[in-house]
Amino acid sequence: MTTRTSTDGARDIPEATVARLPVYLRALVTLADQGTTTCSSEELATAAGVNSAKLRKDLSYLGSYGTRGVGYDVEYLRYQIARQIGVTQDWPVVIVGIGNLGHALANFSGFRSRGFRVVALLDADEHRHGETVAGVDVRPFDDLDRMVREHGVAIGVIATPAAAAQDVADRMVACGIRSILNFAPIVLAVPDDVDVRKVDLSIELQILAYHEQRKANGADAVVPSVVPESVEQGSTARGGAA
Ligand SMILES: NC(=O)c1ccc[n+]([C@@H]2O[C@H](COP(=O)([O-])OP(=O)(O)OC[C@H]3O[C@@H](n4cnc5c(N)ncnc54)[C@H](O)[C@@H]3O)[C@@H](O)[C@H]2O)c1
Repeated sequence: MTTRTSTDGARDIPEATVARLPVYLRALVTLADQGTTTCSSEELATAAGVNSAKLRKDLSYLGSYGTRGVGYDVEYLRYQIARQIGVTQDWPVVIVGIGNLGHALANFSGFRSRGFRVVALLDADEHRHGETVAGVDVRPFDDLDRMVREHGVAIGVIATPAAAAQDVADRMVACGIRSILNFAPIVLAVPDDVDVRKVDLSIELQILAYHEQRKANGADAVVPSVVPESVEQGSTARGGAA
């Protein structure tokens, strides 16, 4: 069954489309920064790295069909998507675990420009307390409840070692946080009404390694062994230069 999301009575949007909306938004921001005011679905699809039929279908869920012969109004579509995702409003974020990754996340300026404001940095290690990262003080983890209440924190980011992550998630849930971005390599158990997104760069690398391996095996299959001319022919054919 396809999971669908609905906002303010708008047409239900499939989760796969929801996952692509931030990609379209990023492409539109880039186009706007370049001074582009209107774009065709093909231009936007190329900028977003998807096929244009899929993009048109996705945008139709937002009631956005573009104008025939003109295309999409970049600023308006950007606003429509941002509103749909919810990034026209301010989202206070807490990061727990201010080690290597926590520092990098706290310093990432892209959060703020997309509406995510880091309001608290928490760590269990007292040696880290008192440090200021990107203008925010590192505080004891025990301050979580107070920070969540004071700032109306909506999203919690976990950047602790795996062994601590479940406890951190439990404490976040107990404080009322319903959306968690988890960088620790562990599957978190949370109540049904809590959304967890997991980011794991090593899994992405393993997927690339799989494709790299297939490409290497494919090349072995296409390129006949040892005869130099055959290697050249194989390269030409695969390059599609004919
Ligand atoms: N998802 C990814 O792509 C990715 C990439 C790099 C690292 N990681 C993961 O991110 C996590 C952090 O990595 P790192 O290199 O920053 O580690 P790190 O050791 O530099 O930092 C971890 C921090 O968490 C704090 N901490 C430990 N237990 C805590 C608790 N119960 N409450 C609050 N703070 C606590 C530590 O004091 C430390 O400051 C690890 O789980 C690592 O595997 C994920």
